[in-house]
Amino acid sequence: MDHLAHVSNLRSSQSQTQISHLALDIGGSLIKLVYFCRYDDSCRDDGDELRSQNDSLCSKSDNNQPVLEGRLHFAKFETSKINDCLDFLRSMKLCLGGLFSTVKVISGSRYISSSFGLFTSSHDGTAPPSDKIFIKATGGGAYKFADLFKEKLGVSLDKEDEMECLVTGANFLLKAVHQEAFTYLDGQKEFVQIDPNDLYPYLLVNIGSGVSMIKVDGDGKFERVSGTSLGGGTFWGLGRLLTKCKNFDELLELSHQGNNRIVDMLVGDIYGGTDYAKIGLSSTTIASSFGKAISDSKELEDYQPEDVSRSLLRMISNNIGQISYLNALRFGLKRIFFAGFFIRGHAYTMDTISVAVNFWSKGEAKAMFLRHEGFLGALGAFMSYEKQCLDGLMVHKMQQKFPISASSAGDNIYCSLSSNSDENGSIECTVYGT
Ligand SMILES: Nc1ncnc2c1ncn2[C@@H]1O[C@H](COP(=O)(O)OP(=O)(O)OP(=O)(O)O)[C@@H](O)[C@H]1O
Ligand SMILES: CC(C)(CO)[C@@H](O)C(=O)NCCC(=O)O
Repeated sequence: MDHLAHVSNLRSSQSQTQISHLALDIGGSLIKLVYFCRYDDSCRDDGDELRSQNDSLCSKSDNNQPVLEGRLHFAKFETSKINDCLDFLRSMKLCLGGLFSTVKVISGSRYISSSFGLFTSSHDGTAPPSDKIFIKATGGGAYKFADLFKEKLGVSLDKEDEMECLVTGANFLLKAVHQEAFTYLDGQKEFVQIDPNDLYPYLLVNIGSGVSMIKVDGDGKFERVSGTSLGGGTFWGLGRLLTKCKNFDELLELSHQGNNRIVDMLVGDIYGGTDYAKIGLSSTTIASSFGKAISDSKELEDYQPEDVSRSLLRMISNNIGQISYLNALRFGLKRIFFAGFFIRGHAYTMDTISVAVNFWSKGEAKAMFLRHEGFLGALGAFMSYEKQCLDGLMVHKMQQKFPISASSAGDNIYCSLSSNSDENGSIECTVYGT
């Protein structure tokens, strides 16, 4: 999985990077991590040396704010393998030295942030005891695994609301990150230019294990208007049982080669090969997902796993596309952003969702996708450090490194993908402390 690459990346580049901020989204299927690595020339094990080094790292902006320059990185783990995640976090400590000791970025006498543990409830800048180290975390696992994190790593999870984090993450990406949103239709990917001043309202559809549909009206202004339990967990769970695939990507890959018409009952199968034009259904429209499996005297082993996988993927994607459209219609929303790791940047998934939205809305509504699709919640949790206001001393801001347009000025959270962003989608940015 990706995290292995991250571990080796981190190891090979430990002399360049130092992790200073981290947030988690612990979902039903996957754990997502967002962490900020400062650019740095050297990295030493000794806490005091790190501290003085941090002093020098913590340069000042024009208006005397402490500035940390670096990149946001992303990683994910299967929730069922949470120990791998804990090992990864531990290995960061080993690689980078003293991350669990509360290395601080000091500005004058003010305590701006601690490294990795990120913040403590200490107001006076003195070294906080480890039982006061917090990591921002969201998702159900922030509750479920709180004791485990405490026991294994000695850190507390500071819980942030999952829906709020999804919305914060989406707003941040859509407003601040260049070439984040795109449409996908007929194999064509097209980036969408988002005007940050004309973003709302929109429907956010997060397809994780289950699916949440959220009407977003502004920063922190949202309502979860619908959801469905037929989501990514359904695709992966049923797919695993039906195809014996060993991992999600294998199942997805398999769907690529399959033909759903072997498994699905089409309008043409019912209407003797003709369209049902009067109600707008062509002969190739799926009349009943998996419908052929009832009429055939075939058993599961008589079907090709790739056909089953393709049919399943279409069933789930179509259904989500249709429910999303109905909710967009309900509230008069024209833009629907789809996120969550079910999508996985997979062409056929995106195409199916886009076709469903296009078909049901008669071309009125548009399905859009996000490059950092699976990390909205973790980003939202990360951004919540910003609102952490301990005596008003610990507010962090993300500052855009390369301004996208003059019109985006005036908002205080900026960031952009640098032109040479790596394949993991890391984001170059600057964290400001005020
Ligand atoms: N490597 C993988 N292992 C398992 N599932 C994966 C993988 N990659 C993509 N997926 C898909 O992504 C889904 C999980 O997406 P995501 O991480 O956004 O949700 P979650 O936070 O785990 O779920 P929820 O928000 O419902 O708790 C899985 O159900 C599966 O369909
Ligand atoms: C329960 C959550 C919010 C956990 O992330 C998600 O899996 C979900 O939205 N499930 C769908 C539940 C429903 O609305 O039917």
